[in-house]
Amino acid sequence: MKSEKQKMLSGELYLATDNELLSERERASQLVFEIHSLPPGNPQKQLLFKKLLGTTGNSFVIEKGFHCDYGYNIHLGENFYANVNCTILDCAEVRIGNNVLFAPNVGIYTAGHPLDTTLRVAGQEFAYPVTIGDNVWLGANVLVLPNVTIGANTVIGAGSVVTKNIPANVVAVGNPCRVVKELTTS
Ligand SMILES: CC(=O)SCCNC(=O)CCNC(=O)[C@H](O)C(C)(C)COP(=O)(O)OP(=O)(O)OC[C@H]1O[C@@H](n2cnc3c(N)ncnc32)[C@H](O)[C@@H]1OP(=O)(O)O
Repeated sequence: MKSEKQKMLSGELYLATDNELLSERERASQLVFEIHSLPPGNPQKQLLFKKLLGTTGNSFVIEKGFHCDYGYNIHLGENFYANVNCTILDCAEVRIGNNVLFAPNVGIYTAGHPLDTTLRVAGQEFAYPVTIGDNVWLGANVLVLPNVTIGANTVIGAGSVVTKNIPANVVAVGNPCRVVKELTTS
């Protein structure tokens, strides 16, 4: 029989109140607390992020106010920058390419609850992955919902809610987020 964690990672309905998942979220919460307790510029912060996250590049900056559920499902490329108050609910994998910029208050949400009231009230959840390509810039307050891929070099305008895949080399804006411009790569 599959554990709740195995179900979570394979996109099936699962119970987040499971003991294994509870203790993994507690571990992440503890590490995030330690990170937030350190003064700006303290090199220990990068070490704690490396312990928390699944993969990081050699060079990355994550400003204050970062939150995640598990940490180990987050995979960062090189030169990642996240401005303040970045929230990543990483119940499924979040893969972020190289040279990606997040403006303040970006939210990446892999998690959801069923629309069926009985299942939702019973505590069932699901999670689908999010993938963000190389050189992507997410503007302030962008929200990315479960099962979304954003292609390389794309810019998502401030305040957008990304509900579906967005191709490479475009500007896309709005709620729901739609392509408004093609970009020619320099
Ligand atoms: C690490 C950090 O990033 S910190 C910096 C934080 N800064 C931000 O978050 C700023 C993010 N920037 C934006 O949202 C910008 O508007 C950009 C990058 C999307 C502008 O892209 P451009 O291609 O230059 O857009 P342009 O200004 O030509 O607008 C194209 C159309 O989209 C609309 N539009 C632009 N941005 C948005 C937006 N965020 N939401 C809704 N509509 C928008 C414009 O009104 C315009 O509409 P129109 O054709 O009907 O007049």
